[in-house]
Amino acid sequence: MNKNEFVIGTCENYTHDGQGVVKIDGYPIFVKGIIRGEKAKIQIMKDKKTYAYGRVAELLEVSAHRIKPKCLVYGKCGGCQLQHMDREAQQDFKREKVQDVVTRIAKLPIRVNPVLDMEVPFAYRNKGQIPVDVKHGSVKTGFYRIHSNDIVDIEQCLIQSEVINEILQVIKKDLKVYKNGKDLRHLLIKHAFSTGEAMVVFISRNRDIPHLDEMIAHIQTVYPKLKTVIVNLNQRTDNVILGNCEYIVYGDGYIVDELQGLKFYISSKSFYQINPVQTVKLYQQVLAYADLTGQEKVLDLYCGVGTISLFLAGQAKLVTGIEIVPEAIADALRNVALNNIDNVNFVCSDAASYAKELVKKQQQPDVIVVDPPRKGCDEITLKAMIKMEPQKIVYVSCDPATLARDLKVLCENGYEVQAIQPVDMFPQTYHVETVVSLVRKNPDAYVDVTIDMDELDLTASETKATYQEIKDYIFEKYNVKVSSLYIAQVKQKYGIIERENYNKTKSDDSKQPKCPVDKENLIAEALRYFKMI
Ligand SMILES: C[S@@+](CC[C@H](N)C(=O)[O-])C[C@H]1O[C@@H](n2cnc3c(N)ncnc32)[C@H](O)[C@@H]1O
Repeated sequence: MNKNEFVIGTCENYTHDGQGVVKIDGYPIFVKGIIRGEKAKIQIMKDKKTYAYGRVAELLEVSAHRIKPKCLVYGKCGGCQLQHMDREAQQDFKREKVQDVVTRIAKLPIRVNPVLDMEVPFAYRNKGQIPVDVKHGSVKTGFYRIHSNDIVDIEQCLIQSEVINEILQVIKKDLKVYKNGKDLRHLLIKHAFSTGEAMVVFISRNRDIPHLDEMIAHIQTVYPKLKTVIVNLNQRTDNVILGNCEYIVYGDGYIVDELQGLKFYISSKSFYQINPVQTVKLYQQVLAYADLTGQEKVLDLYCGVGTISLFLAGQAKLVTGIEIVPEAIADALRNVALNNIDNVNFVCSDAASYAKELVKKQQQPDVIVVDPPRKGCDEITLKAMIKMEPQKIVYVSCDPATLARDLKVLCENGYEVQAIQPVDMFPQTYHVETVVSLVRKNPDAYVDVTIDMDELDLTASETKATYQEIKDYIFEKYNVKVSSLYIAQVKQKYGIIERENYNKTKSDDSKQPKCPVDKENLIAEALRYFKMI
């Protein structure tokens, strides 16, 4: 297949980032914006030998699930990927995405539940992290164009709260009037839906932002519930958005939100779920799967500002929340006091170190809830969880691939998955949140693996992923297939001893294909991810 060539094909399926897969004689072409069953004339944009990227030149058969995207910059801005699909097609895509990894990576013969949908799937984001570019009197605020650092200048984002859009427009206007935004990198705006309170963080290379007081006053006239304004100093040269140093220039540095009668302090750096309407459904599912009687000791690993811990507290004997970010733990501690709860502890610690310590002290929670970041639980945390033998584990995840990887480990070590519930926390995008209920099997029903304490102190060379796991990881993340031979070559390059048959050519003069540099980089990244190098 050649660049710019046109082919006609039908979309058979989707990649995990929502692109359609069209196969021509078994050769996959990844195409954005096409729906399963649709036939199209496709222009090849990039040919990669074993697969290609294409674009729809003309739709020849249109799906009944196709709708007109609401957003004017859909397709240019990288934020949403599924606005051309109706709700049913979006939910099918998300359920199948979770089902695929559950079957293929975790190898579990269980059917994933239908996705818990959102009734009004727009204006749901309570947090906007908006890049700013002020140059020669022009002010651009918006989102990065796909695969680039160019800002798509937009007036409003339809998945973002209207309050955030409104505040953003006021700031943008003032930046033009005062010509004062040259040092600004990002604006972070948080909006607590239930109380209406808003926080604005100016992320700047320079602490002094001229006319800041006038700008704050202007925002307040338009939005009186502006509660706090912070200047975050970020002089880093990488892509990390928030710097370490912050100056509260107005208010107390936090806002308060309420979920199901519980109040939560939120500061600029703390993690707080971005879709409060769906968060309530998510947490209710966690509660249902934890199935508490009031007698249980619960461990909530990766607890953020303690939201899940406080939800569980009413039905548990004792909840201990563990979180690595000190600001989030400070918020969590204030949240305990704010809600008059006396059966919750919070500890600022790495989840792995804390769990390992509990194993050493032979402490056994009855239920463990985990809600890790995208990379999932590390192996030390998983092994410590298994060693603690809780009766139930509730796993909350925003990345189905790492979730499936971790479920496989848990299910090979005494746990059984009872139910898998996806929740649509991110409508219009390819992301999906998932809650899984696991119970400890009867010890007679499985072969127990003995894990010594020494094993918890894993070194890099002891953690190993199989060839298939490496292939799956790269395919999940980049839609790229790599061969075992290429993986073997890269492992050898990094000094990981390799099996004979992959290392040696079959005869001296036979030629083996050499792993190309782009695939080598992906494999090396996967090896790093699995802590093999
Ligand atoms: C997906 S959030 C979940 C937070 C919370 N459960 C909620 O629903 O709001 C993951 C949290 O894990 C924290 N975290 C990341 N790495 C960690 C680690 N190694 N140990 C403990 N917490 C960690 C992050 O700071 C973040 O607050």
